[in-house]
Amino acid sequence: MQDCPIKKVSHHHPCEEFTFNFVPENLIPINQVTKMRGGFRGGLSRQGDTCYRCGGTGHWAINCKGLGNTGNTGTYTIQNYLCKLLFVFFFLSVYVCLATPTEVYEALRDLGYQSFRPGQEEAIMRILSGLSTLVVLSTGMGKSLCYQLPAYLYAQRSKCITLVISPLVSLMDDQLSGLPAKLKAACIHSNMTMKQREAAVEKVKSGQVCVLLLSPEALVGGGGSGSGCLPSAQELPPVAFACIDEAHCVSEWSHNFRPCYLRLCKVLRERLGVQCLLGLTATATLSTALDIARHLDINDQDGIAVRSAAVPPNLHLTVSVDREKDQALVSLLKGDRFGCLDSIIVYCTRREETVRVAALLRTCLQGVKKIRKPLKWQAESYHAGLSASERRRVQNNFMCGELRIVVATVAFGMGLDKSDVRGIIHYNMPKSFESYVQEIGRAGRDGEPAHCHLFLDPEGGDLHELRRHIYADTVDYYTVKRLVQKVFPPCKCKQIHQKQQELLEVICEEDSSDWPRERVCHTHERAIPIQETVEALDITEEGVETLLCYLELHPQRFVELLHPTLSVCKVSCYDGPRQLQKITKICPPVAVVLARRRMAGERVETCDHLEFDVVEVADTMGWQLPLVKRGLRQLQWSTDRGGGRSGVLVEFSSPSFYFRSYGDLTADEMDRVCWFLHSRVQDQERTQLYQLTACFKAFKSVAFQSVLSCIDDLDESRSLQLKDLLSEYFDKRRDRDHTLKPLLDWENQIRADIRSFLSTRSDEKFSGRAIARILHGIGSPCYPAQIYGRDRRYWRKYIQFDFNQLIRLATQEIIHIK
Ligand SMILES: Nc1ncnc2c1ncn2[C@@H]1O[C@H](COP(=O)(O)OP(=O)(O)OP(=O)(O)O)[C@@H](O)[C@H]1O
Repeated sequence: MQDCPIKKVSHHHPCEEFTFNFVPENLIPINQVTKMRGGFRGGLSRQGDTCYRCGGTGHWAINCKGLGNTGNTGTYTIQNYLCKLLFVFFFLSVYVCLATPTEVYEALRDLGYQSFRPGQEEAIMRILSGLSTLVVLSTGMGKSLCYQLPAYLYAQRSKCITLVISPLVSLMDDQLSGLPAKLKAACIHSNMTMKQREAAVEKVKSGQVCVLLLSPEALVGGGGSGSGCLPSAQELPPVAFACIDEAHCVSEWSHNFRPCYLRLCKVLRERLGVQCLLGLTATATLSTALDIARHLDINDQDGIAVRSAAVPPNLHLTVSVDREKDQALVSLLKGDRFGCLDSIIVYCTRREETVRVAALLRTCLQGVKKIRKPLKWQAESYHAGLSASERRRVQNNFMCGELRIVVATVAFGMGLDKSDVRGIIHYNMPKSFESYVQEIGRAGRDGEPAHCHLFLDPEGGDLHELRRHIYADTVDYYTVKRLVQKVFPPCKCKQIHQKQQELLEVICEEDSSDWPRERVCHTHERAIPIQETVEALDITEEGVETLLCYLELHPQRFVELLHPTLSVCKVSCYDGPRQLQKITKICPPVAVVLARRRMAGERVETCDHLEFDVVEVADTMGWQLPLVKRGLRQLQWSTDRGGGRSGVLVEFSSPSFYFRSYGDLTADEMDRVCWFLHSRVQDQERTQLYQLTACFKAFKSVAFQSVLSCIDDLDESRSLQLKDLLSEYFDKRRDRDHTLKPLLDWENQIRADIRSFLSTRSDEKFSGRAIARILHGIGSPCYPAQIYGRDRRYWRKYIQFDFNQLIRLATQEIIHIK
């Protein structure tokens, strides 16, 4: 980056009791309060540190007048915390530093690199200037350096850490060992034992590490300290900045949306006070990038720092439509293009298919001259269903070049740092261009030529299959409504408030057209059991979690999600009812539960055990849940001098979603919440369908009729044509105005089938969606494929028809029969 000026600022931190009047004239203030923890607003120029521009001290880089200048443009006074000054000063100023100081180049060399790759320098300088940034760079272009270098520099200056949130728990240990030796790091994730986690936390607290790798779940978990596996914010060293790897997961419009990512930025800001966020992703359309930028609070245009071409030039792409896919695959692997390639990944959608195709390749590639490898290293399958050791074995063999072909589901390759993968073959079509680009991006990371081929199903089979997955994830209005009723059960706050108001004779008129500015209810802690909810509503756990996240992120912040908890408590007294009566005296929650039962007319005198929702009881009492649970657990131990077991057994069960929510929503407000959720769900569905259709159409437009046209030679023009289509897709905003064809001619037949289906199962209750799912062959918790898939008269029968239209027909038929 060339010589250029520095803009921006400094401001006072309210938490620190000191003042200073060092405000250089041409610094532009930012009206944003920097919190004590995190952000490291201000980059690296500080009083006492070297100026980025000239290397002199005592002035800001923006006021630099030349080499060695040490002139002050102001003075500052310190009233307190003198020893903290330099450190605090670090937080207090914000610059955009456009010239890269030598210090940064030195750090680059320290980490083992001679020069920056495109985009790295710009992103690094923004982070060093305390500006949140999104980096969209193709796979293998060196995104990691964008956090490693600033983390290294910040740590050199002060005792602080950089948080790196990465979704790949299984690969986190590899990621850790792959960091430059100078960057001391640790990781915390849910696969670690308690002991390992404690050791990592100790390291962090004692300042031995400057980078902390975290899984999103480890960070986002609620609980008293604010985070699932993390020490509280006060115990952590200050956070310089946080890097979110695979940042597209933040956006619901991305191909790989993860609900806990939605809450990530919020948690980082609100619980850890992090101000500066760096998002890294290899695949994001313009719409997705803008959406991620919104989550990262990037307001300036430069915030999406780098957007590179979606597909690197060294990748050569082809597509073909073949009736005999197996045979076509073998021909491709025997041909000139792929025949001599050493490391190849073949992607399949289904696990069983990976096993079958790997076996096929072992058989069919036997004795092929171009391949020098021994048979046993020819092809192996890889999917999430294999044991961890088996997966590691396959991956290691592939990494060290002993295994030539891995036939895998998408589970393989994420975070894979093998620079010489030479070929990627898609045996099935991926679900979106984003997935495609990410998967082919695993080839040719060393910049040498690499080949990619995709087999497109001539009947559109893959398209239907992928469409099924999308429909499987969406929920109907009725289901949303049932969930909303579970999340917002009515409380008594409103009645109590009204009574108070009547006493005070205050008449309060609410404007029903808008959300009330202040709610009467200040939220309650609630738990809804996961399994029970999944079964009752017939949606996946992830589906419920997503809806709860939407509610949390609504401007009204309808819920605050806490870490899942065991919500059912069972207290059993081996010494009978008298023992239960006795413990009411030492354990108020038990007394409350028993009193309620008595008031409900139960004969509690004969009762020797109790089962209750501990979250609800704690909330009613206004006690903290951990405190109540601890008290209950203690009942198991005798208070007598001798100690030992008391004869009371306390068990907690039923993993539950745990959150705070309002209880004073009116019926109208509940409806509006439902509409809000449902429209989000529908938007999601439409977007995914659009992504899928766009992908299919584009592949079809460049496909050869047979793989034989491209097994030996490459038609570069078609490869470029596909790359153009990809660029166009990534640069275009989301277009959701696609419509699927109606099923006019088939309507009568489908209606007849629905009626016949309902008559064979007249003792069961179905919703329109449930029937549409069966007609599409989509299993769900209440209507599993193992049972409903047996009846081939209906299962998957109408897979090629629009799902929503099937719901409409089924709903009409259900009403008609009633
Ligand atoms: N400035 C550089 N000079 C030389 N090599 C570099 C530079 N930056 C990164 N690399 C190398 O490029 C390779 C890929 O880097 P990195 O893993 O950061 O890519 P990435 O963009 O994060 O890829 P992915 O999307 O797969 O995570 C690594 O081997 C890394 O050492």
